[in-house]
Amino acid sequence: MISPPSSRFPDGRLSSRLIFAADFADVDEARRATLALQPHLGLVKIGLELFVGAGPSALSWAREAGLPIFLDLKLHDIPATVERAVDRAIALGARMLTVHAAGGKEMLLRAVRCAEAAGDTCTIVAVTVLTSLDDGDLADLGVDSDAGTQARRLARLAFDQGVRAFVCSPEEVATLRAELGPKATLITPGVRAAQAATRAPAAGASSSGGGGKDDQKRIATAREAILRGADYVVVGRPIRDAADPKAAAEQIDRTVRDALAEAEAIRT
Ligand SMILES: O=c1ccn([C@@H]2O[C@H](COP(=O)(O)O)[C@@H](O)[C@H]2O)c(=O)[nH]1
Repeated sequence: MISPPSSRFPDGRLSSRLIFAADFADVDEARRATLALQPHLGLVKIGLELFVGAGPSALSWAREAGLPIFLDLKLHDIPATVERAVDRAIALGARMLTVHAAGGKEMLLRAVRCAEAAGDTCTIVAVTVLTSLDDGDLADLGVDSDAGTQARRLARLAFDQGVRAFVCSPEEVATLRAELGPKATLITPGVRAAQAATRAPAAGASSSGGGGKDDQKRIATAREAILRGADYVVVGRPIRDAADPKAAAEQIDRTVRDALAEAEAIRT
């Protein structure tokens, strides 16, 4: 078992630092696929597709299986609405819950306070800059900074409101670690096999089972993410769409464990 990186993470110990993104349309499919991978997973991430399709029952199977739930709803609304939604998500059993850092100071503060008032069983996770965006996309949105600078700015804003867990791309993990210190928990989607960086997705391709980037723009391998300072990696399609999902999960879990040991050896 591996100790979680942050004292704020509610579980005492975790079996893995791999978070599987259970992006399925159907609860039964999500349950079947995820439970087959369970020995290799730390948490299951339930996101918009499953939650919008199935509502609260999207979480019940994972709760019953004792698999900690990362509820990735990326809340972004006025502070009162987000606060009330956080309260409902905690009641459903979310152990980690995402909000957009761009929702601003008061929204972030009220999300954190709500989680504390509910007994600190759920960690609020601030999403900085989506891994599907690059500097050009940010310019289109009127953001005058590169993705790394913007991610650091948003992470600092959230940290100052009491948030201690962050989603960022593997590209800015080192920057955020330097900015926020060892107490921050850094979670990185955008994880792909080494060849993905150079392989353009086929037209209309929707799966990275073949090792492509899909719609992700700021990516790295699981090993790179961990060596740069990530605490968790989030992986969806490279496992879900692999010819052998169990083997894919096992391999990524092993890579993460080896990289954590390598990082520890470098530190000591
Ligand atoms: O910036 C972000 C925030 C969240 N995600 C989520 O992570 C997974 C990644 O799935 P892959 O199939 O491995 O690309 C997905 O559920 C996203 O909603 C993200 O990718 N980037």
